Amino acid sequence: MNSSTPAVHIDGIVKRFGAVTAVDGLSLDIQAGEVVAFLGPNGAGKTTTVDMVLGLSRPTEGTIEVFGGDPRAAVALGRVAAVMQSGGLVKDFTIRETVELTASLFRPSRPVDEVLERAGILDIADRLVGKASGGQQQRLRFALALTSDPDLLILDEPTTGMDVQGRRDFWAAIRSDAERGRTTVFATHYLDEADAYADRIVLVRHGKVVADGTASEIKALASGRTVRATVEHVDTEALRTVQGVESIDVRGDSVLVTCSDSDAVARHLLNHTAARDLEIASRNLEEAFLALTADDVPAPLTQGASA
Ligand SMILES: Nc1ncnc2c1ncn2[C@@H]1O[C@H](COP(=O)(O)OP(=O)(O)OP(=O)(O)O)[C@@H](O)[C@H]1O
Repeated sequence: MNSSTPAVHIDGIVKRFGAVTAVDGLSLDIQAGEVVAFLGPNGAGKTTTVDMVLGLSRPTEGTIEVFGGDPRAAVALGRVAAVMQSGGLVKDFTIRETVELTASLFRPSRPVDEVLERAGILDIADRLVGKASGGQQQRLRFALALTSDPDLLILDEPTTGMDVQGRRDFWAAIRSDAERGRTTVFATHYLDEADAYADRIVLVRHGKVVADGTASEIKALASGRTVRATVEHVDTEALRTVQGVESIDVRGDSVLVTCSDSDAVARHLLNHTAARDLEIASRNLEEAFLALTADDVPAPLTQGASA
């Protein structure tokens, strides 16, 4: 591998399970040191893709390379590790014994205490796994993934069950390792985590990449604003004729308008109705996510930010 070889190279992969096409022509290159969030609605094909990157299954069509070779070879060399959502822990072992056992599988491995410290569980290392809380068990899975000092870390919903401090510590550890060149790919349903900690967001829908870029590029793709106001008995027919109005949602005496021209909507509301308390907001990542992954989304919206 030379310095230009991507950590992960995915070219036109398709994965079918009988009549179900879980991944449908997905292509993606991830460079060494990138922290990439993999987002998409339930059933989009994220786990199926991650399984193929980990060499747990093979694509029906297309190519996947990890560090320029077969994913299984990279896994066998300890260059790839994963933190999955559940399973894999023995309740009757202590936290330290669990990490020691995993470390014994790798030569060389990182010192056990260093890994426990990194995952924030050194102080509870002698506790039985069965007595550890859900968040502490999730930290233990993180510690296990660090023992081989992998070049590529794959995380599926890594912070599920962690408290606010746990999530902060976790992401601080991920970021500082990324600065030293570790590539990290994580699937999450916490959009704020993707927004705050990923260099790049890959949005997947129906087994395809529908948007790929920084958080701000993804938000810009789903351009549009919302105008909210307090107004009694608003004439929605008149409002609908205002330039750029996409949707109108009336709840009691509050109206929410999604539109591409918020100035025109604000002007209409202020000049032609008794609207007050006007608020204009850009879409946040959650709204962009919903707009870009909705089933009726028009094709042009899903092309843009591809890197
Ligand atoms: N072994 C399998 N046999 C049949 N269908 C499968 C199998 N594995 C996955 N699928 C289907 O493939 C599609 C993609 O599933 P996948 O688990 O990859 O989605 P996901 O994006 O990870 O979803 P989630 O956010 O819910 O975890 C789904 O429709 C799922 O039902």
